[in-house]
Amino acid sequence: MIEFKNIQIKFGDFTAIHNLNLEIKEGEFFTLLGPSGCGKTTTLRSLVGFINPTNGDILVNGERINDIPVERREIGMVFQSYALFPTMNVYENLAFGLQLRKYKKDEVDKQVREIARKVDLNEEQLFKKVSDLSGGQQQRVAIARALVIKPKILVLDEPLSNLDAKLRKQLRGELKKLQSQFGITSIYVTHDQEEALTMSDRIAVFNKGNIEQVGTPKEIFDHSKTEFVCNFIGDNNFLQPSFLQRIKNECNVAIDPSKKAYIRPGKVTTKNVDVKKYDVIVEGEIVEKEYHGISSKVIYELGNQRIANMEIEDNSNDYGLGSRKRIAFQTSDILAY
Ligand SMILES: Nc1ncnc2c1ncn2[C@@H]1O[C@H](COP(=O)(O)OP(=O)(O)OP(=O)(O)O)[C@@H](O)[C@H]1O
Repeated sequence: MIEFKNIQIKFGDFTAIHNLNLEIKEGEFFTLLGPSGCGKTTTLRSLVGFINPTNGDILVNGERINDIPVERREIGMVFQSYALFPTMNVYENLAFGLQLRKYKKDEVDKQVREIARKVDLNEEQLFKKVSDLSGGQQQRVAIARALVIKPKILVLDEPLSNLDAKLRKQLRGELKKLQSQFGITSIYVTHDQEEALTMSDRIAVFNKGNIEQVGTPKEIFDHSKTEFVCNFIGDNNFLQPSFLQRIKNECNVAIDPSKKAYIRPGKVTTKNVDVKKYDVIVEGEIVEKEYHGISSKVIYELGNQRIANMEIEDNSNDYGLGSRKRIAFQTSDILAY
């Protein structure tokens, strides 16, 4: 549905986007993920029409939109700062886009009430001034305002990053539900890998103006294509060359100790350690435990190698520092570069 073809974006001598090629499918929740300054917002702004690419084409349903002005691109937008009209009440904020499009008064009323219901804004909140609402409520209004005009595409630039952790998690779920209810093609910008993994159908991981990998959350996490992606997405154990050499000899596995290798804590286990299931089994000593509530992060020392894993706190997990346990993983879960 959306295609970026050979997109280059320069600001003076600085190239923010080098040569972007990306296809986003109809109805997808697609996330642009990467560290600060890697070009996510710039890419999004070029789709919306705030920035003109120096080179390349942006297509929506096969039609080149580079020269179409912002207001005719039919894109709903939600930003980190809610960008609502502070002196208007919620109702007026939601009605604004519809009035601009010359909807009749009773149609405006119907649409405003319908969208308010969908985003859980009640009658009382509808007639409050937006400045009297909490951050989470204001962001709900901003999302409703973007959706009420029934755009073809919804873009969201770090919409949850001003909210506290609990609200962010709650709104994440609500936003994802709304997106699938509406079936609207959505492009979401974030630097938060957990947000990207939990919400997206697919993710593009950006680094310094280039895309390093495009894939589903599972593909990106389990099969990170580059060392950058591997380190940016989630926790990791870096495996020392000497440790790789040791398991190559002791466990008789085919690995290349000269490569940079990592294993994710979630792929390391101490439960049901069985040679039929795991090709690497080594003994380690618990040197650190970090309690996370449902699970604990446990760090094992094996010579000069430390390996962390996550263990569910299910009462069987009562061994302390200094205990020795067998830990196991599969070489096929090692990410090597
Ligand atoms: N109008 C501009 N003029 C000059 N440089 C710009 C402009 N807009 C962005 N840049 C530069 O382009 C690069 C990419 O910026 P962009 O805002 O796209 O990053 P980002 O990945 O969205 O980061 P963040 O998460 O911090 O918003 C940065 O180095 C930024 O300084």
